[in-house]
Amino acid sequence: MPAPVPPLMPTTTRQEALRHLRASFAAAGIDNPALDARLLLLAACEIAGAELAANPTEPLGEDGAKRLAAVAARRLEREPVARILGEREFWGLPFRLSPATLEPRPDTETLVAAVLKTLRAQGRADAPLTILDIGTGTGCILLALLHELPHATGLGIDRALEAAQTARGNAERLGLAERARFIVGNWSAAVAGPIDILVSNPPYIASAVIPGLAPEVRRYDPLLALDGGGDGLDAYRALAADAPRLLAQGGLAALEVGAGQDGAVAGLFAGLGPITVHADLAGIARAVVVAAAG
Ligand SMILES: C[S@@+](CC[C@H](N)C(=O)[O-])C[C@H]1O[C@@H](n2cnc3c(N)ncnc32)[C@H](O)[C@@H]1O
Repeated sequence: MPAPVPPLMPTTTRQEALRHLRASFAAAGIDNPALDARLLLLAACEIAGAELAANPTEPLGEDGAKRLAAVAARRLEREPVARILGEREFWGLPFRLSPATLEPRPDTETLVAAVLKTLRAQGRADAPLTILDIGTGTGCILLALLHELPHATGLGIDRALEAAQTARGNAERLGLAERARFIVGNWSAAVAGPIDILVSNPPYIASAVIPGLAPEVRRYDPLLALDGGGDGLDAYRALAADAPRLLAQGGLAALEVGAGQDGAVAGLFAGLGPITVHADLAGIARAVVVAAAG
């Protein structure tokens, strides 16, 4: 049973509301109760942080109290804040979410950084590169790369139609639609190649682990975005089988991996060329980059 929504009246001040929300969220076992309370209050009252800091004793008012009660109830059902707000920041850019898309994670920025670091070391960041993003979701990886690589173009593929549509909308909002296309497909079956950079953050959670994930993930991230099969590696096997026919000479394959999967994934791609592994901010091997022999 979700924890009860805290008492919020039109006369409740912003400061009091924050205190009530923090206590309710903490009692419900929510990870960052203070941060979540603040983000939801700002959204419900349609104010910026500076206004909250300047006028903390302002009452919520009729509409603010109603809106805040509604979003607090959703958070107490363990819906993530970014899904309630409908948007999530990734690589400094705003991405709209939909029920069919994974909420982009900061760990995935490690993959983007690894690709950029490799390209810059090769002196290719200004080249007219072609990028293929398999399992594109919101399009966050492809669009972050296009944002950084001014002459690159890309194709994002997803099995879910609504994800491909969400990614296309994000490309338009970010002013990148002229260099990005999105299609529905099963891995890379619809693509002929050659392409310069293959990127993917595929579903990589072993099926049996999913029921034990946090409610925010198990209830709100789509199963298609999580489930990597019995050992979590099904998608990598499909991608490794296709990579040799897809990659141009000297191309790169860059894959996000789950904790402890780097060795197995490197093994699947070993025949393609030299491999580097990049750690995330927690020191966990997070991105496997393969440079195809050129
Ligand atoms: C872990 S999510 C990654 C989403 C996004 N790239 C990101 O990093 O936030 C994996 C994505 O792969 C997609 N997917 C799952 N199976 C697929 C398949 N057979 N072919 C193409 N995409 C697939 C899912 O719909 C989901 O969007």
